Amino acid sequence: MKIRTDMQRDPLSTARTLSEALPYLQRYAGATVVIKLGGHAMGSDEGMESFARDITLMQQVGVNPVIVHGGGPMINEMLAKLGVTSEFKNGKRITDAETVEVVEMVLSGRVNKRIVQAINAQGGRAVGLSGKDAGMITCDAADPDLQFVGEPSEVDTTVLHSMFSSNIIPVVAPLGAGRNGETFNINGDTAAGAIAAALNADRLLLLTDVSGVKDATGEVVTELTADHIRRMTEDGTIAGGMIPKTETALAALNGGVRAVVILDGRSPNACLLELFTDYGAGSLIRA
Ligand SMILES: Nc1ncnc2c1ncn2[C@@H]1O[C@H](COP(=O)(O)OP(=O)(O)O)[C@@H](O)[C@H]1O
Ligand SMILES: CC(=O)N[C@@H](CCC(=O)OP(=O)(O)O)C(=O)O
Repeated sequence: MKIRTDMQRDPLSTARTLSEALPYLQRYAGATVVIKLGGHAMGSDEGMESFARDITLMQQVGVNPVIVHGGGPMINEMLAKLGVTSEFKNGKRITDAETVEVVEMVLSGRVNKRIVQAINAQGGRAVGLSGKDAGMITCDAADPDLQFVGEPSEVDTTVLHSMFSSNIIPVVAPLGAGRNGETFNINGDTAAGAIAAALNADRLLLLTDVSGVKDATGEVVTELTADHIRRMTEDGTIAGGMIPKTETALAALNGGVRAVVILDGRSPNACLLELFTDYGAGSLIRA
């Protein structure tokens, strides 16, 4: 695991190891951390159990974690079973009326409840909802080519705040309501970024299946600026599913999030190490 060389990172990370951090965990009480768990990062049951344990511990020391999940591979699986084909444009699924029904069924159903159950099994109290619940996310159509893909235009965090005060961990499926009663499919990263910005979160962690944003030689770039991201996107180094992540990171920082990290959600204790120690892995993006 790489050690970041800039030790001026931020007061959220001060210790060198998790055991060194233990006596000081209460200093993180009240911090808000939005964690996006990508479909590719939630493969194995052991990985899910370890993720759920980390989130539960985080909540027990007073952090307010919000989980926003993806589930692209699980949607693909269900669409294939149903014989429906689907295509992507710049990392976002072209979602017609038939597809959005499957997306909602898979994300709000199987995927959301698997995470809720895993957290509850670790002693946490998780409640699953989607961006449609309590009017949390209102969307406009993102791009006419993408059909029922939404871009969050308003995020109402009232329900999240009442969950924090009841020690409940919100687990949010990335769907939103349109102004005319439509259901919109939102890219999981986009939804997480919009929620993080609306909460003025201290951290947005985007958990995926690669160790961070890689340069043209395949090395992870440990610190990225908006300029790096723009250049790497223009020359095609940042492609596919990494595009919504880096776009989200920049939008979230503009929206008031203190820092965004893109990291491998499958590596043990990824979230705890990132938050509580100087040994964060992955790509850190700061304003
Ligand atoms: N520059 C890059 N660095 C790292 N991964 C990249 C890059 N460009 C494209 N990718 C791809 O983006 C993928 C992550 O996006 P995605 O598959 O949508 O993840 P998730 O399901 O976790 O949201 C990586 O597995 C990788 O194939
Ligand atoms: C608009 C759009 O692309 N929505 C995504 C929602 C799920 C998601 O984001 O899943 P991952 O995080 O696992 O990629 C989709 O339909 O696949």
